[in-house]
Amino acid sequence: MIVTVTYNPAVDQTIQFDEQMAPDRVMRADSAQFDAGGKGINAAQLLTAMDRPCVATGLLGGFTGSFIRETLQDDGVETAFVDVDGTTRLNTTAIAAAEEYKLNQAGPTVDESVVDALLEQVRAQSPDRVLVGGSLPPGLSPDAIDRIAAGGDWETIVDTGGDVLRELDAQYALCKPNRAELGDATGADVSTVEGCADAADTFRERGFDRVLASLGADGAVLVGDAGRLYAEALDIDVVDTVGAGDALLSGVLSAWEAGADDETALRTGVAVSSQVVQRAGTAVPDLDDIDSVRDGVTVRRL
Ligand SMILES: Nc1ncnc2c1ncn2[C@@H]1O[C@H](COP(=O)(O)OP(=O)(O)OP(=O)(O)O)[C@@H](O)[C@H]1O
Ligand SMILES: O=P(O)(O)OC[C@@]1(O)O[C@H](CO)[C@@H](O)[C@@H]1O
Repeated sequence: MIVTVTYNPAVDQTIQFDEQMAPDRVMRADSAQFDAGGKGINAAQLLTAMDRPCVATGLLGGFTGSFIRETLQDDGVETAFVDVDGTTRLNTTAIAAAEEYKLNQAGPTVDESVVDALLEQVRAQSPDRVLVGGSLPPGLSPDAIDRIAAGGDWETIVDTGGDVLRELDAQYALCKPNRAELGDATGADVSTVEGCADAADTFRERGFDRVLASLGADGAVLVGDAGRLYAEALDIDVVDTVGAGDALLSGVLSAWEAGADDETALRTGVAVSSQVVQRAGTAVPDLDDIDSVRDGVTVRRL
C-alpha cells in the first residue's frame, strides 16, 4: 500500500487561449478548469484510478484546501490530511498558442510541528511505500522529507526540485528528477540521454537506490542495480505537460505494486504519462487500456 505526502498541494487552474500572450491587454480565455493538484496528490489520483491501494496525505488549508478535499472524496481517493491555518495555493497553467506558462505560488507558511502531525498520519496507514512529492512550503526545510523517510519501516520515493534533492540525507528507494532538476542536482551535462543516465547513476551514490529521470519528449531513464534502462516517449499530440512527471512515477509505482520488474515498470510509467499529457491540466485520464498502451513502449539498455 502506498501513502503519498504532499507538503505543498495546489489547486491547478488551467486556462487556454487561442492567441499568444501579450502584455498590457486583457487576455480572454477560451476555456478554464480547476483540478486538485500537487505532485503527491496527482500520484494518489492516478494510483487510485489504476486500482492500487493508496492514501493521500499532506497539508491543506482555506477554501482551496476544501476544494481539494472534496474533489478527492468525489473521485474515491482515500485521504488523511493535516489542517493548516494558511490557504493552500492556486497554481496556474496558461496555454497560449501552443506555448505553456506555469505560474506556481510559494504556498502558505507553516510551522515545523506539522511534520510530526503528518508523520503520525503516515504511520497510522502502515504503508509499504511512501511517496513524498512536490515543493516545500515556506517554513519547512529538506529535513521535513528526510524525517518522513527515516520515520518508519517503509520505502520512500521522492519527487522534488534539484535544490532540495541535493540537500537530502536519508536513504531513498527512488528519486524522480526531470532533466533540469537532474542537472541542478548534479551539475552534470544532461544534454544527451547518455549524459542523463551517467548523471543519474552518479546521483545514486547520494542515497538513492534508483533514479528515474524524466526527459520530456525524449522519454525517461531508470537507473538502478539492474542497469540503465531507457524508454523513448510515445509519439502523441500533447495538450500540456503539467503532471507528466507524476504520471510517469505513478505508472512505475503501480507496476512495482503489482510485482513487475523495472523494465515493465518503466514502460508502464511512459504509457501513463502519454495519457496524461494528452489532456489539459492534471485531470485523471481513463487508464483502463493502459496495458495495451504499455505494449507500444520500447525499452533498451544503455
Ligand atoms: N512532448 C511529449 N511527448 C510525449 N511524451 C511526453 C512529452 N512530454 C512529456 N512526456 C512524457 O511524460 C514524462 C514526464 O515528462 P517530463 O519530463 O516533462 O516531466 P516533469 O518535468 O517532471 O513534469 P511535471 O513537473 O509537470 O510533472 C516523460 O518521461 C514522457 O514519457
Ligand atoms: O511547486 P511544485 O510543488 O514543485 O509543483 C506543483 C505542481 O506544479 O506540480 C504538479 C504537476 O507535477 C501540479 O499539480 C502542481 O501545481
